Amino acid sequence: MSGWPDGYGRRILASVDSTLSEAARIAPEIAGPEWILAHTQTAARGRRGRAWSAPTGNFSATLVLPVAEPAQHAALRSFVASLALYDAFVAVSGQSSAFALKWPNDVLLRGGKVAGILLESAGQGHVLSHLAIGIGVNLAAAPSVQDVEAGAVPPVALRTTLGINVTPEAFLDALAVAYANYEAQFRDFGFAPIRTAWMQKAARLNEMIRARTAREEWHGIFREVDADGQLVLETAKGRISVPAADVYF
Ligand SMILES: O=C(O)CCCC[C@@H]1SC[C@@H]2NC(=O)N[C@@H]21
Repeated sequence: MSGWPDGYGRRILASVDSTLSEAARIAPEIAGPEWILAHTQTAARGRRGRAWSAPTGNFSATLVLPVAEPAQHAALRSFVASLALYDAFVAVSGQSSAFALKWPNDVLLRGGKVAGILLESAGQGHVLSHLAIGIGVNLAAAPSVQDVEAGAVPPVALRTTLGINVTPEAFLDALAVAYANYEAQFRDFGFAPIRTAWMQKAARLNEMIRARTAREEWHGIFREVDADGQLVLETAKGRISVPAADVYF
C-alpha cells in the first residue's frame, strides 16, 4: 500500500488531550473526512469510560467523518475501521495469520490486544452530523497486564511481539489507504461484504465465549455477527443477539 487516499485530509499534532476531543472541536469546520494523528495524548479515553495509555511511539488517531445518517448505520463503521486496521497491520508486518478481530472492535496479535477503537458522534435526534473513529495501536509499548481489567485479553505491542518498528506516520499511511477502500465498499455495497470479511478474520468464531454488560452476562457459542453488527451467541436457552458488551474468552 502506498500514497494517500483522495479526499481525505490529515493533521499531525505533537500533543493533544485526546484526538477524539480534537475531533469534536474541528467537526463543525470540516467539509470532508479528516485524520487527526497525535504523537502524545494527555487524556486519552477508551471504551466504557476507561483510560487509554497513549505514550509517544504508539499510534493515536481519530478519523472525523461528516455524515448525515442514522446513528445505527454510522456505528457499523467500527467494523469498517477494524478491517482497515487488520489490513494496515498486514501491510506493515507482512504477516496475516498473527492477527485476528475481536468483537466488537479490537485487534488481537497472537491473542493479545494490540489495538482498540472508540466511536463517538454528534448530531440532532437520530441523525448524525459527524462520526469520530478513535483508534489506538500499541506500536511501541503496551500497558502492563496489571493495568487492565481482570479477565481482559492481555495487552501486547507490535514492537515487542513481532520485533517490528513502525512509526505512527507510516502506520497512518497504511491505515488511511485501507480505510478508504473499505469505506468505498461500505458506501457502495452496504454492510454485507464488510460483515463477511470481518467474520473471516474473527477470533473465537464457533467457540464458547462470555459477553458481559454492567447488568448481565451470557455464555454461549459465538455463531456470527448479524446484519446489524450484533454478536449472536448460541446459549443454553437458545440464540441471542447482543448489541453491546465486553467479550471475554
Ligand atoms: O478501549 C478501547 O479499546 C478503545 C481505545 C481507543 C483509544 C483511541 S487513541 C485515539 C483516540 N483518542 C482517544 O482518546 N481514544 C482513542
